[in-house]
Amino acid sequence: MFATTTSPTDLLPVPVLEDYDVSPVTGFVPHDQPLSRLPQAYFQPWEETMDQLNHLIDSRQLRAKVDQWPVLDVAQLTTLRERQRAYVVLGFIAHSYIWGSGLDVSQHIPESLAVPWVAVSDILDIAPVLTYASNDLWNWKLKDPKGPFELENLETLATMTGTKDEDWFDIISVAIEIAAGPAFKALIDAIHAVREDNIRTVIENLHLAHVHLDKVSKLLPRMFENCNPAVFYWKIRKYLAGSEGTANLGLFNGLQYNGVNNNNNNNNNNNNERRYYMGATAGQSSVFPALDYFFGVTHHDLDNQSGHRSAPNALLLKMRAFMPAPHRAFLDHLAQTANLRPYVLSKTVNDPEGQDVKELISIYDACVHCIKLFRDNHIQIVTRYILTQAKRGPPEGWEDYRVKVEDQPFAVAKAEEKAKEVEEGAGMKGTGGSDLMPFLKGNRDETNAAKIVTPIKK
Ligand code: HEM
Repeated sequence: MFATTTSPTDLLPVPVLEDYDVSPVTGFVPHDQPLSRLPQAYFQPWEETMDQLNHLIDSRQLRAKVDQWPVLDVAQLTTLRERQRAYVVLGFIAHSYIWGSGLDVSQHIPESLAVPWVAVSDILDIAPVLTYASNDLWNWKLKDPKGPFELENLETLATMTGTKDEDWFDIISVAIEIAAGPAFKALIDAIHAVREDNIRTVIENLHLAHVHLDKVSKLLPRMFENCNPAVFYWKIRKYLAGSEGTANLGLFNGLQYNGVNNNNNNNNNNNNERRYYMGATAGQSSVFPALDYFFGVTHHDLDNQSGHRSAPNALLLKMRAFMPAPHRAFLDHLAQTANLRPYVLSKTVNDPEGQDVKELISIYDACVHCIKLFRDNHIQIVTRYILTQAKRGPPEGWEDYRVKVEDQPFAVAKAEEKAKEVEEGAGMKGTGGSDLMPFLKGNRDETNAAKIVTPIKK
């Protein structure tokens, strides 16, 4: 023990990655790879629709096709990977149905889609909306199944636009997830070593983690190689939108899930429940909250009046509800057992001149710096892929890719309000409804502030 008394973080067992469907090799993405289709012929209507998804969207036939589906029973799904595949398929088809290609926005999804989607989501304990899990974690394959888990050997199972840009947009996230995987193994080993007060083993594991975190920080700028910012903003992004705060996109009052009534109130005869969920965003990745816990980085909301940051960051917490349930549980366990930062701080106080302690601080700060670099790069990405695009407007001939809301007076007022905000460079909202730049810069600065040696000022 590094302290004379047992600390609360020592009372619980250290998390075991595999208990939470986390792989020591590929992290939060399944090491055995997601299923590329459901094996049961029974689910043929879903898989057939997936096979032709891009064509059905472009030819505006998707809605008619889905409206004719039978209502299939998800009890026929028997394994976790089958349920995850069903969740991916229904999420892709639902968001294509709602936002698809130049048509008016659908305010509902039909029973054939809503009932199994809600049912399989309930079993998986995740929201029935397109999430980072459906779009990224469970939507990839290895091009060469015997090849390495690396960016060049990864591709998506499905996209909505059929563009290489969307494939790359998703696959960069998968590559980042995989790059972080081995870091988690090393960091869990570091938690054990802290409990044994074995400083050399802590240092070795931090060096190991650093190799992988360095890869994580360098992958994000590769987004520019194959994902054109205008294609992302005008063609891809609308499909990621959820049903909360989306009135300005034409989804005025949540989304109606036909045939769904999970409300136990017997007086409620409404079988077409309206629901409100945030859309898919990589902010729902468990990688960064896990790293924040390992290194003791904390995030707070900015109080606009006092300028202070005090309450825990509400949006980051809200993202948790959209992560796979085992990953949420992993984060909760980690929150109670992470011990690295108090250990490094105690060594800094007790033996500031020790060679091992100096090395410990240096490698701890180098790891934190990788997370900070990731957040720096992410701010640049958001600037190029969202803020700049919103200011420029659609390229010539792309006006049709706007979601059609022009004929709705309320939407016009909203759009004008939004245009004013963009012009003023403020108030831009993320997919999750965040005030973008203050949120992202705050997270970056709080990461930098976690360094032990005087944080480099940005
Ligand atoms: C074109 C690429 C990307 C864009 C435009 C983008 C945009 C955004 C936006 C708008 C947010 C604010 C939350 C929201 O309201 O959605 C956000 C948050 C976040 N994004 Fe991205 N993102 C991109 C790629 C990625 C990738 C590849 C990752 C990593 C896998 C990532 C990780 C995060 C994280 C961790 C947050 C939460 C904020 C934080 O922890 O600092 N993003 N992103």
